[in-house]
Amino acid sequence: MLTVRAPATSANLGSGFDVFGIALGAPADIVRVERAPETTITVTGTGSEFIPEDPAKNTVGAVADALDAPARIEIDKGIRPSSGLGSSAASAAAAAVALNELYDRGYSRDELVPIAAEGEALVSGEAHADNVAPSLLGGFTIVSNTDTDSNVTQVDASLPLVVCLPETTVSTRDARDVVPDQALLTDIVDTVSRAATLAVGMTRNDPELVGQGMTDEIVTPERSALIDGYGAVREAALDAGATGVTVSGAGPGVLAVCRHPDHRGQVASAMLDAFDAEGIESRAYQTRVGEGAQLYQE
Ligand SMILES: Nc1ncnc2c1ncn2[C@@H]1O[C@H](COP(=O)(O)OP(=O)(O)OP(=O)(O)O)[C@@H](O)[C@H]1O
Ligand SMILES: N[C@@H](CCO)C(=O)O
Repeated sequence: MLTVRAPATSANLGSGFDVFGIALGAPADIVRVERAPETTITVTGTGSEFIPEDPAKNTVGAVADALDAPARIEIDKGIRPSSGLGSSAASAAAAAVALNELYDRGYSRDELVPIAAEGEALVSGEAHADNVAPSLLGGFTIVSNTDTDSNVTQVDASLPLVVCLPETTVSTRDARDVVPDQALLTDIVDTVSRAATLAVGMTRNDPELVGQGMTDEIVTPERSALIDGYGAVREAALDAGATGVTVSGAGPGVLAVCRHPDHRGQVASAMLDAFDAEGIESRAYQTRVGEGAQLYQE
């Protein structure tokens, strides 16, 4: 069987709603494929009870359709769904790499981005690519859409991170409903300056610049209101030495950038304690900006 490991991702990074994304070192989904006359899917692992095995409802089914690549597909979930870590996107990215190889379709990783995004259209109603792009390509990605096309710019980046996941879920569909249709020009100007600062910070592996660029006054205030304890967790992470904190993707995961890998332990403890003080159980991943999907032959 062909096996692909595709990483979790964190989209938006505050100032880059639907544009920025990073691959995480952990957790990840594992997808195994072999040729079959028609597509069948089995799902095991974390949150698998909430994930449909019907190919018409699973992101990997949409990818198999898009590649015209029917297969027996096994998904081993390491990424909890609806947690803000691009769970549905990681499965789609892994399937895109695996099926492209299995059927020798010859697409480049860049060309697989819109194909994997078909899975996101299935579950969230829009083919936003800001999770599938970093899961396929690794590092930091910038997705820009025109009326007819979608472009991805990728840079490798190296930054220590903590992601804290409360034991609650937020569906991307619901979290998109609270995003305002319009914004004040002053808030847009502020967001552009922060997004530019963040992008430069990524090219320099500078956690101070990235942290400065991780806020916005348009989307995150609305999204964070859906996450019990968010304000306290953000303050606790900043007090413990994080340079920036924001909602990971659609939430409820919370992402913190750290100055140094050695600071991750104290930042993770502070975030866990802050959720705990609100009566919310959570778990933390001490990780980093990571690599894209990796293919293995078994
Ligand atoms: N292969 C898959 N992996 C995970 N979720 C899937 C998959 N296929 C379909 N789904 C469905 O997608 C939904 C989860 O997608 P959703 O976008 O809400 O969360 P997510 O993928 O964790 O991303 P986000 O980072 O936006 O939270 C669930 O309803 C789940 O049943
Ligand atoms: N950009 C998307 C990503 C979802 O993980 C959103 O925030 O709705």
